[in-house]
Amino acid sequence: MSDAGRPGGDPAGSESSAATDGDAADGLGAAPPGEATPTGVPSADDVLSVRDLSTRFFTEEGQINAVESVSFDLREDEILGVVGESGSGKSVTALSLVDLVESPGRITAGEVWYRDGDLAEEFSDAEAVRVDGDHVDLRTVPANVRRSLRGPSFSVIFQDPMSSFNPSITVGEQIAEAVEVQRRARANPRSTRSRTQGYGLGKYLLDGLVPGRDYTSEESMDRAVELLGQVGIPDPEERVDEYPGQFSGGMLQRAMIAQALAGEPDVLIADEPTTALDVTIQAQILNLLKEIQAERGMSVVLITHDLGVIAEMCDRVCVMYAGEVVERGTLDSVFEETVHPYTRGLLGSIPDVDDPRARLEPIAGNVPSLVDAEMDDRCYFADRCPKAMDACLEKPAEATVDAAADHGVKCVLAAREYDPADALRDDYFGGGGDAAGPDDGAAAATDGGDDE
Ligand SMILES: Nc1ncnc2c1ncn2[C@@H]1O[C@H](COP(=O)(O)OP(=O)(O)OP(=O)(O)O)[C@@H](O)[C@H]1O
Ligand code: NI
Repeated sequence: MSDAGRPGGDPAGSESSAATDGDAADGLGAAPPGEATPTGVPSADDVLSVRDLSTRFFTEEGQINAVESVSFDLREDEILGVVGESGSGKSVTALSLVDLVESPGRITAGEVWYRDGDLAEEFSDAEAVRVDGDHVDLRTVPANVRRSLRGPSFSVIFQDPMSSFNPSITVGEQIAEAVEVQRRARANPRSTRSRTQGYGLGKYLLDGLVPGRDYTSEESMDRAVELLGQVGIPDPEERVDEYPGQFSGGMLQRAMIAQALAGEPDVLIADEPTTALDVTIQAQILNLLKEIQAERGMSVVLITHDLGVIAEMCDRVCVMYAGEVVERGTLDSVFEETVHPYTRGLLGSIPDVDDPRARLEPIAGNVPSLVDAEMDDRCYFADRCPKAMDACLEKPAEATVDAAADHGVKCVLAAREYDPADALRDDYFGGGGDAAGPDDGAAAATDGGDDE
């Protein structure tokens, strides 16, 4: 299905327009909501197509542009990696996909096309909802519908498993409750929303899946035991009755995966699922995730700051910097035809791409401020970039590197060679401070070395 009949950038009647009303700060920054050009329309293979998604936090320090016009696709049966340094907007992007951004944050623009034929049919006549073939723009459906998709359609696993479990309810009951939610949704997909209306964010995140014994049948408890076994928890029949505090970190992480899988989601979002664990357990959990993904043909968004993990696990990758996706494409293309000096820096900082234990070394310089008032409309990486040129003082549009590999990059180097004669003057950045200038030795080391 293509763009026939798909409305343009006008978020008509959507919450995004409602949300932007009455807040003048929203008008700041580059393109106003809805004006940016989508990089494409959802294709049949895309489970998710994200277009120009922007999320901001309205804090006392000012407006923070945590996610800035992010676009990418998540295909069926693939693992998409999202990588970038701390503070680059990975988690906020993930939260935005599932509508879990909390105040003072808000999605201010963009489209999240989700493939669900039933949902598309259900909303085909709803004027305020954007539908394109089997895809529905979740940004335009009512909030309770989005909420009802959490569990049966989307699941999220976080770095800290305690955030997903209520400490005073047994692990088994909490998983069984997730099974029940899925069962109710499946029994009557058309009424998913009414039946799961109370299944809200607060409960999901803070209290776990607040079950009541009335909710969890023997059948769903059996299924919980089965799931715990599947994620490699020994003696699941016994452990099912234990409380989260009785589980080790690694075991609880496995239990959280079991809980996420209980809903049989189409899309699993894993935000640094192993960062808190020791190296051996990390590898086990990642293998488990990969196995389950392949078995179920699920689509996974895997967030990490570890490029080694990306190399090991992912089919395609998005590299984020300062809230933007600066380079994306198939793993091979991004790793082998790297264009962006930031990606190059990330790659150059791991000694062995095949070693999943390799950790990112910091690139010289700091992640820039994401406070709107302090952001110039230019390449945000320029002040750390060994190849910054005068042209980088303008914001680079996304350029195609290799269309077949879906490889795009936001960098002027996509279109031209680096020319030292055009090097950005050192004094542009105020002559020092803590920003690494273009001639900074350490910054130069982040260059992958094609000109050394
Ligand atoms: N609740 C909040 N209020 C204000 N700013 C926030 C909030 N949550 C996130 N941010 C800001 O949004 C930006 C992106 O943060 P995000 O957590 O997405 O980064 P990340 O790439 O996931 O980093 P990490 O690797 O450390 O998890 C940061 O500048 C962060 O300070
Ligand atoms: Ni994060």
